[in-house]
Amino acid sequence: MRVLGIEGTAWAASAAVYDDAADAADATDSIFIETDAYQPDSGGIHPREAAEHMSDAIPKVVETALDAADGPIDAVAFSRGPGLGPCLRTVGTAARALAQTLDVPLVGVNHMVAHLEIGRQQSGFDSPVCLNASGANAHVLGYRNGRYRVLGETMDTGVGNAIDKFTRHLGWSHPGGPKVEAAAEDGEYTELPYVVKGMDFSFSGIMSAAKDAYDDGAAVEDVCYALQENVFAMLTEVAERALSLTGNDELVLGGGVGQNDRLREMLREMCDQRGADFYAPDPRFLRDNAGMIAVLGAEMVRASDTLAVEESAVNPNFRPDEVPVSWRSDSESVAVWRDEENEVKGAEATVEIGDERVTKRRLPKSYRHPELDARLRRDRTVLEARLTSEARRAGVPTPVVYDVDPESGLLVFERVGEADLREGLTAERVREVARHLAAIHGAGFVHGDPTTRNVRVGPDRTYLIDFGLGYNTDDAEDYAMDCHVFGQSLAGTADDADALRETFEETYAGVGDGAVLDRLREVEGRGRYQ
Ligand SMILES: C[C@@H](O)[C@H](NC(=O)OP(=O)(O)OC[C@H]1O[C@@H](n2cnc3c(N)ncnc32)[C@H](O)[C@@H]1O)C(=O)O
Ligand SMILES: Nc1ncnc2c1ncn2[C@@H]1O[C@H](COP(=O)(O)OP(=O)(O)OP(=O)(O)O)[C@@H](O)[C@H]1O
Ligand SMILES: [Fe+2]
Repeated sequence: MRVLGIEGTAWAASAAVYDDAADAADATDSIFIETDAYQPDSGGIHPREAAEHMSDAIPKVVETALDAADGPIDAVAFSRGPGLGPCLRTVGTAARALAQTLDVPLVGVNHMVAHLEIGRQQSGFDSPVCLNASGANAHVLGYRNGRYRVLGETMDTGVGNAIDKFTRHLGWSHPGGPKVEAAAEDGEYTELPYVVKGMDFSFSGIMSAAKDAYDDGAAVEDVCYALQENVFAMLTEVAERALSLTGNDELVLGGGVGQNDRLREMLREMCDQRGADFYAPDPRFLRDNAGMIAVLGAEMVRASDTLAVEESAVNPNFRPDEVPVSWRSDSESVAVWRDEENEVKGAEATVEIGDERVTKRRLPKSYRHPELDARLRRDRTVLEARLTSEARRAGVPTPVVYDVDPESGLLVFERVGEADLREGLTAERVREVARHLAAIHGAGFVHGDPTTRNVRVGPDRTYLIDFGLGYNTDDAEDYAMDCHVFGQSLAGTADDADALRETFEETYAGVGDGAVLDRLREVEGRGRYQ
């Protein structure tokens, strides 16, 4: 089968021809891609100008791709969203017209799913955790029960857009990512904020701190260096959290920011350190390109997942978890179960499980800058000891803390429960978690990472553990984030996640502050693609 792919969500007017009859191993290698990039004269991407670029450039790149094809086209696949509305509509119109002229099926591809599927297919991995680091997005996903589940994502802007906004502040031309990478080569570390909430994260704090540092006279190469160190360490940390939560040991990278060497180096290092496999596609498949659209398009055609022209409207806010994944089997899953062992490699720490005590060590992470690493390990160890005890005083079962040494990142706890919640999920236990979270919120702090792995279950008690990302706060937004993180972890590990989420919210509504659930709706409904 020969599929013509068309991409035009923002800056890349791109067309590709993918022939899956070629030898499977090099079918994607040999793919023909023709791209004409839109380059704004000043500032960032202007949607209208970008759409004008699409109407000029798409017919040309399509013609070049068709000339390169050595046979008839069997289907036309196009990026249906997410992306800039004016661009998507221009490209959608071109794709429909082509499918009709060629009299072949039309396929509507989700651009973010295409970013991750290209890596999955090239890597040959089974059901990896996927990190998408692109301009307008940043999220960690895994396939489960017919959908790609968002395990964690940015709470504000996409990662590339965040970097590009910083470089606009410096007066540098678009795109800023490669320029920051080049400038960082001569830089030294300077402290900037670092914000991870469970598997979610946000960039707004770090970006304004970076602008302030520059305005206050810090050397631009130092700010670029620290920006890369913190932002990419955040992405690497959440990818590791997703591996740990799901028990998976395969990671693939997608998206334009994935072209950054330092990001790839950190991810590879993290995977090496925990014994996981890592795959990143070549840069031409990381940045926006029609090759990935054609490859996923071919999968979708094989699954008869094509579109009637009258139902092929584009969707600027098309989320990856909205896509019914027709081309993968329901039995595949990102979540892998392993038996409990005496030594557990969590995302952050190595945990040695004794008969009565567990010893948790936050060992240095070689992917992180040593200064950042030391700061995170020390602060989190102190917070974990303090909040574990504070939670108990608020009536929530937690392990007794026997010993703590912040400098070496060591904690010794009482051993509690018989299994992690993800292995013993019941509605009653989810209710317990809701009551526990409401109790600590009532006491003025958050857990910070309440996943189904950070809850231990026994015959008659449900314990919260791992308070290292917790902090004191009276902001309903922070409480809502706790609830959001727990809901996302259910999506990644539970079959009946929706029902359990409802159970959670009903219970929380009964015992906690109603304003928190209102805020949760707001957090979840917020348009994140800016
Ligand atoms: C919806 C769609 O239009 C959007 N596409 C997109 O963002 O283009 P993409 O090619 O995936 O990524 C572009 C971003 O990637 C950044 N980038 C490119 N090279 C980089 C590098 N070496 N280091 C850091 N960032 C880099 C650019 O600064 C820019 O923000 C998306 O996938 O979110
Ligand atoms: N006090 C405890 N009693 C029994 N088991 C524990 C205890 N503390 C930790 N564990 C076990 O070790 C695992 C990892 O611990 P913990 O979550 O504290 O480490 P982590 O590195 O922060 O993990 P992650 O960041 O992936 O959640 C837990 O999921 C649990 O199975
Ligand atoms: Fe993209």
